Amino acid sequence: MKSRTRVTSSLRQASAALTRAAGSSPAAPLCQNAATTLPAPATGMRPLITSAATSRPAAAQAQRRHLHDQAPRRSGAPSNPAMSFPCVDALESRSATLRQQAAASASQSRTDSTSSGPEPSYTVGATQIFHSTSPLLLDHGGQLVEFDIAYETWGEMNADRSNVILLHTGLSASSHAHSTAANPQPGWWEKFIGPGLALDTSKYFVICTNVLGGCYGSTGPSSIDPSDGKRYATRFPLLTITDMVRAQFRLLDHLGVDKLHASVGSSMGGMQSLAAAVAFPERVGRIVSISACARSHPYSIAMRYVQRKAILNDPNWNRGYYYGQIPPHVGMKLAREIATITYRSGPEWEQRFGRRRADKDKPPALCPDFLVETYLDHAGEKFCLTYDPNSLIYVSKAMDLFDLGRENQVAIKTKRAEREKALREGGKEGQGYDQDACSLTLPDTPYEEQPEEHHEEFERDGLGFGGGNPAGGGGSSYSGPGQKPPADLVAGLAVLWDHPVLVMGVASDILFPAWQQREIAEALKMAGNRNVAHYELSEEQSLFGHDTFLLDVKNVGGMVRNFLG
Ligand SMILES: CC(=O)SCCNC(=O)CCNC(=O)[C@H](O)C(C)(C)COP(=O)(O)OP(=O)(O)OC[C@H]1O[C@@H](n2cnc3c(N)ncnc32)[C@H](O)[C@@H]1OP(=O)(O)O
Repeated sequence: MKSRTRVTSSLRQASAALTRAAGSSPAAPLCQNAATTLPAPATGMRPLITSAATSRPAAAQAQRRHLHDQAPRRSGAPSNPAMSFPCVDALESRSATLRQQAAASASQSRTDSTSSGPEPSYTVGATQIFHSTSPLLLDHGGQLVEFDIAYETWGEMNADRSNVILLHTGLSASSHAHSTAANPQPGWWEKFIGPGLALDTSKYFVICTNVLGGCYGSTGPSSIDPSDGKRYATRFPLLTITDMVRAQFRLLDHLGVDKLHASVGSSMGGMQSLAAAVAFPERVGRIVSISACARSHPYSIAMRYVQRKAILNDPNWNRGYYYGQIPPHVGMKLAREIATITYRSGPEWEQRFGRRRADKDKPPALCPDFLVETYLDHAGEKFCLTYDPNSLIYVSKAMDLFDLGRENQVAIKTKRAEREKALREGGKEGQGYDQDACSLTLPDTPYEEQPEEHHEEFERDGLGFGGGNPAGGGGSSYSGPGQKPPADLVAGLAVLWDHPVLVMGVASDILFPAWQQREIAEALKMAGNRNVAHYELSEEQSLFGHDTFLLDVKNVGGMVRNFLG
């Protein structure tokens, strides 16, 4: 385990800049107390409390005056100095810079229509773009009349196009999994892709896409709606993981790839990997799903909910219409800090940071102070202007909605069939959201706890999810040996009864805990699959938590390589 210490340099710079601007010493307070006082008119006189006090009844005022008379006379200086908040100053300073950039680009856009405002263009360098001109109907209503998918490839496609691996990304990654001639920057799986490596490019042709809803070249909320030439913002329709997969398979159609050798992914990519095989079972050969799940569980939904809330509550979010203005960088930074807490593990931070403070010779501070705090601050700082906040909202919501249980699949399939029929018949109801899609308001009576229903034994039911040799399963939640995955999930995964599947989990992962990968493996086995390989890395093997899939080349990479052959 590496031991690293570093205080966020941006904070230091911002603090120093503000100190210089204020012409004060670093110890001088930068912020004023919030209490509203009038200046003392003459030496020895107390400052007067403003309007709130003067409107009080006379008796209360008299009592207050009496108490004041008992109190020691105030000299005009506070009893303690006000604290400084360089972390808040840094955010304000960035807002000011972004405001200036917005104003400059607004004046420039009067002469140049391509000018886009202060937010970055989120590019990752050269990618290939597949443009689909046929509409994509989305699971929860809405459609994209056309869309782009950005992608990159490594290796050579063979003559019969049978050596293709589709690599799916995590939530916020781009298609840049590995360096390319066009973009030599190392990719997010640089050490996993190449000749002889986990995704062996001497054998396989690897494709990685930016997901639909993302901001690295594929169509997402920051893209232009071709219908009116304006950014989608929150007019972008809600997405599901399967919608993302459908868009990827349009790309495969375009490339003439009928069947993937393998669908590979970690985290959200591991959800996509399973979803691809469930949606297109004949077009997927092998499945690799690492640190993922078959249905999001309440704790991870909760963790993503508060990240989205941090963005929604940033006044600059402006209900998603911030393009050309100041992006919600404050909410975005907080969202990334929360996310980072879920991506790593407490035991790792115990080893790396312990209880050490960034500077033990300074008094404790309310801004980042402990090394773990400066670490989180740095993670938020690096990310807050490099990914579109609206994309984070949409893609993370898609993760929450993920559920490969049969009931959810049937519900979505039925709704899609109705909309497709309406579209064929030229009806408007097939095109957009249901009228009440956004009407979830606070109820008259509070929502109450609703325990999961217990499902009946799994049986094939002719709904198109069978095809295996499923065994029964009861109960509604899986937590380990001796328990069974819910029958609904077994039924939902039954279509994969014959696919070779590698499922990997990590004991130190708190976001996609190891029981969720056990659940996938057990559900597949109960659906009759005898080709399931399941591995769980112990805490001795990795303390990197959820991020293990990005860091552990030996264990994660080694198992993927062995499985793919
Ligand atoms: C949910 C899904 O679908 S996918 C989610 C997947 N996870 C993510 O997206 C998180 C992505 N993780 C990262 O980006 C990580 O940086 C990785 C995995 C690429 C690399 O991990 P590591 O090598 O362990 O780097 P680590 O996370 O410790 O960060 C190192 C940085 O923190 C800095 N740092 C380390 N300790 C401190 C500290 N106490 N205070 C301030 N900064 C610190 C380092 O200087 C370094 O800075 P730099 O990146 O600017 O050079």
